[in-house]
Formats: sequence, C-alpha cells, structure tokens
Amino acid sequence: MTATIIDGKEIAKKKKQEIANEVEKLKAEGIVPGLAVILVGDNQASRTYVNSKQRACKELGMHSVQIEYPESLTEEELLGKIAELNQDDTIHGILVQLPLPKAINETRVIEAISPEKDVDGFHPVNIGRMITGQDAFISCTPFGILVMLKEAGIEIAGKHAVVVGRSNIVGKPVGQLLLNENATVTYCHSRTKDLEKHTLEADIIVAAVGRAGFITERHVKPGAVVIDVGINRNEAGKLCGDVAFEEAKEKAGFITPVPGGVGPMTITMLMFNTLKSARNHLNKLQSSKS
Ligand SMILES: NC(=O)C1=CN([C@@H]2O[C@H](COP(=O)(O)OP(=O)(O)OC[C@H]3O[C@@H](n4cnc5c(N)ncnc54)[C@H](OP(=O)(O)O)[C@@H]3O)[C@@H](O)[C@H]2O)C=CC1
Ligand SMILES: Nc1nc(=O)c2c([nH]1)NC[C@@H]1CN(c3ccc(C(=O)N[C@@H](CCC(=O)O)C(=O)O)cc3)C=[N+]21
Repeated sequence: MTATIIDGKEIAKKKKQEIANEVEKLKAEGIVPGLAVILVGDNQASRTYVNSKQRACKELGMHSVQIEYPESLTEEELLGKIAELNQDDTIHGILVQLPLPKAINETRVIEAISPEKDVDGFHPVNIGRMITGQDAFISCTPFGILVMLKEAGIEIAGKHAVVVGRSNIVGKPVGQLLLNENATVTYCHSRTKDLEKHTLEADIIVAAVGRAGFITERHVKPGAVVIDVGINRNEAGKLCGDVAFEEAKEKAGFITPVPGGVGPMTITMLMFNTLKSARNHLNKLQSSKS
C-alpha cells in the first residue's frame, strides 16, 4: 500500500484564503492585523523562516514589522523592546524567533510577552489555558498539525497517538492537543526504551525529534498516519524530515512530506493567531465604548 500524502501546502493555501477574507472584514472595521517579528543574531535558517512569515503577512494584507538585532543584544534591551510592543496598538502579535543567543534567557523573554499578543502560544498562560481546554493561542505547529488531520478527514478520538519528542514548543503541546481531541497519547523521548515497541502501536505517529530519517518503515504500523515535523538538512544539504519518507510511505496510510507538510501550516496558523488577536482587540475596543 502506498500512503495518501497530506499536502500541507495545499491546505495552507485554502486556510490562507479564508484568513485573507477575514482580514478584509476587519479592515473594513478599521483594524489592520499587525505582527512584529524579532530576530536576534544571524542564523540563516531563522532568517529564512522570518522572511516567509513576513511574506505571508503581506500576502494576506496584514501589517508586519521585522526587528533585527545583532547577536550581542542584551536581555534588558530585548525586554525593553517587548515592553514597547506590548503597548503598541498597531501590533497584535509578537513573535521572538527561537533559538535566542545563549546569553539571553528564553523563559524570561517568553514570559515578558503579553499573553494577549503571544501568537506563538508559548507563554505559560496560553499553554495552561490550552491544557485546561479554555480559549487560548495554540502554538502554531501543533495547531497546524491538528488542522491538517481534520482536513485530511482523519478521526482522532479513540486513536492511539505516539508523539516522538517532548519539547515545549512542539512535542508537549501537540500531545496535549491530541488528548483534548480524545486520543490516547504516549510521549517518547531520548530516554524511552524500545521506541519501536511504542510507535508500532500507534494509529498516529508525530515525529518531532530533529534527526533526519530517524523514523523508518520499521517504526510504522501498516495504515498508520505519519506526521513529520522535522526540518533537517541531510549530508547533501537537502531539506528533509525526521521520517525516512520513501520507505515509510509504503507502509503508512497517510503521511506528510518535508518540505510542503507541517512547515507551511505552521506559518498559516501564525497568521490565524494574529488575526484572532486583532479581532479580540477590536471586540475589546467596542465593548469599552458601549
Ligand atoms: N515544521 C515546523 O513548523 C517546525 C519544525 N521543527 C523541527 O522539528 C524538529 C523538532 O524540534 P524541537 O521539538 O524544537 O526539537 P528539540 O531538540 O527541542 O526536541 C527534540 C526531542 O526529540 C527527542 N529525542 C532526541 N533523540 C531521541 C531519540 N533517539 N529517541 C527518541 N527521542 C529523541 C528529545 O528527547 P529529550 O527530551 O529526552 O532530550 C526531545 O524531546 C526539529 O527538526 C525542528 O527543526 C520545529 C518547530 C517547527
Ligand atoms: N518563536 C518561534 N516560533 C516558531 O514557530 C519557530 C521558531 N521560533 N523557531 C524555529 C521554528 C521552525 N519553524 C518553521 C516554520 C516554517 C517552516 C517551513 O515553512 N518550512 C518549509 C520549507 C522551508 C525551507 O525551504 O527552508 C516546508 O517545510 O515546506 C519550517 C520551520 C518555526 N519555528
């Protein structure tokens, strides 16, 4: 059997069109959704992502500002800029591109962003609200994965999902979201014994490890859904995921490619969250008037 490929690029395109329509409506009410992206240092991969975020804003008619700092930026300077953006009414979303230089404490920086403008969904307030099932900004990659599964018509309730990776920005939140959707969730990580034993039981595998081709055909139960979050470069410099795509696709029922899978969805959900934040802002203005 060859798996159905879940085309993230195509789903992203459809979602972006819906977002662009909503942006037009908000503009008619006098609000242009605005995103500020902060990039510290000169990491080429980070620069590529930040540029595609800017491009998406433009495409969808949103306002965007890109703020770049040298590697030598101090934590105090960065916190000062965030405080300023928290007060700026033209900015509804603030994203600080990770990773940050070692001298800057990421936790402090994330916690300095107003939860109302935390469109990355990394602030503990949003993580906590997401886990308890309240309205929240949901981190873009996990959110994008959920939307892809739904668009592909994949049932989540009652399924066994195995998440490989437990980072705060991908693994942990994606498992929680799947749990909210009534999946039975197992987390695997570098201390997991006999990874294969777990993944072979999975109806849905989410690979967020950061190692090229780490999940092979041997890890996949026939017909399983395989979601590849990894963005790696192989020895030849080619972009590839955490899944050995060619072999895994012969066993899986559904599979996401890299590029063209989770990545484009991440950016789309960032746009969705920025739009949502702008709408929240407008609602607040309107209710304070009445
Ligand atoms: N497409 C997209 O939009 C995005 C893609 N990414 C990509 O996703 C990948 C993961 O990112 P991120 O979560 O930030 O990475 P991290 O490096 O923060 O986390 C990697 C996780 O993989 C686990 N791990 C490492 N080795 C093994 C192993 N041998 N067996 C089982 N688990 C293992 C680690 O376990 P432990 O906790 O025990 O160390 C850790 O939990 C990267 O390739 C990244 O580039 C990231 C964000 C967005
Ligand atoms: N504060 C913060 N928020 C993030 O959301 C964040 C971050 N920091 N740091 C880095 C990771 C990584 N990430 C990606 C986004 C899009 C693609 C993407 O669009 N990838 C394309 C290919 C891009 C290429 O060609 O390099 C694809 O998979 O098709 C990939 C990775 C967001 N991240």
